[in-house]
Amino acid sequence: MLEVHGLRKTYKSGRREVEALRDLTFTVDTGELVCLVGPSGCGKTTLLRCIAGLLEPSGGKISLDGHEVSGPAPGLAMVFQEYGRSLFPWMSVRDNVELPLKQKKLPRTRRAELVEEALGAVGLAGTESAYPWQLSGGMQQRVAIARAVAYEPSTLLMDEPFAAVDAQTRADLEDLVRALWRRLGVTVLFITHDIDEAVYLGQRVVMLSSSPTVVQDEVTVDLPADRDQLHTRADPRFTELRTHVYEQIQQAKLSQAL
Ligand SMILES: Nc1ncnc2c1ncn2[C@@H]1O[C@H](COP(=O)(O)OP(=O)(O)OP(=O)(O)O)[C@@H](O)[C@H]1O
Repeated sequence: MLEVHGLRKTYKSGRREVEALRDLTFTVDTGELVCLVGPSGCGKTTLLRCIAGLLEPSGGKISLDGHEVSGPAPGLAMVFQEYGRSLFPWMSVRDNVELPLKQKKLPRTRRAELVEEALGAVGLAGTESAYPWQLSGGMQQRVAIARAVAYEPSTLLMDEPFAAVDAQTRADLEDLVRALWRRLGVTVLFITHDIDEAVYLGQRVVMLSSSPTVVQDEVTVDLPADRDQLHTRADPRFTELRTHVYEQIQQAKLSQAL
């Protein structure tokens, strides 16, 4: 379970201060898939960096599985938007996926098993010896997802992971994330700009206000758990939910403009 309570972050450089996060409180239950949406610049990356233990908050508390986060947390894996920068081009697909497992000091045979399983799960069996630059953008993002999954995290943070791929690939990757999430029972916090994507993927959508950021609203996505691109997106309830989220985001932008 991920708990974010009263989180604040103010950046200070010299005399200049930027209050990025004012007061964020939300939870993601164990095994839940929550999507977070908010206007550009509202502090999504700041929030993720705080959760990942890469940035020190100015106040508030973050706990992961009952332990307060005060540095990189062991049960956490991340998938970033820029797969081109998160994979090492001089390493094969196998070595890229295996690297965090070496850092975890797992024995060689277990590492090989996990790499094979994870690549199989993302539909990339047989690409072990290829280099990232020999693969399409969508395939590279699958490698990044395989690397996160092989690590066997309790919590997966995804920071706009599909923003840089084409629409068809994006739809396939969205279905992959839901399938993996259902199979592995992992807790997922998925950050996106895309309202349709948030409603399609999430069990819950948390909406952020613009900076200085608070939780504007949240909504439970009461769509059936079995989702598919064609029927779910054509469901009148999907349209209602996306309209609600859209209106909240518009309101957040308006209050920023005032
Ligand atoms: N290192 C920093 N020093 C000072 N201000 C910063 C720093 N990093 C971010 N900010 C400010 O904090 C606020 C939130 O930035 P952040 O990058 O977290 O937003 P974001 O929601 O991820 O943006 P986007 O959606 O455009 O990627 C912005 O006003 C930004 O200018």
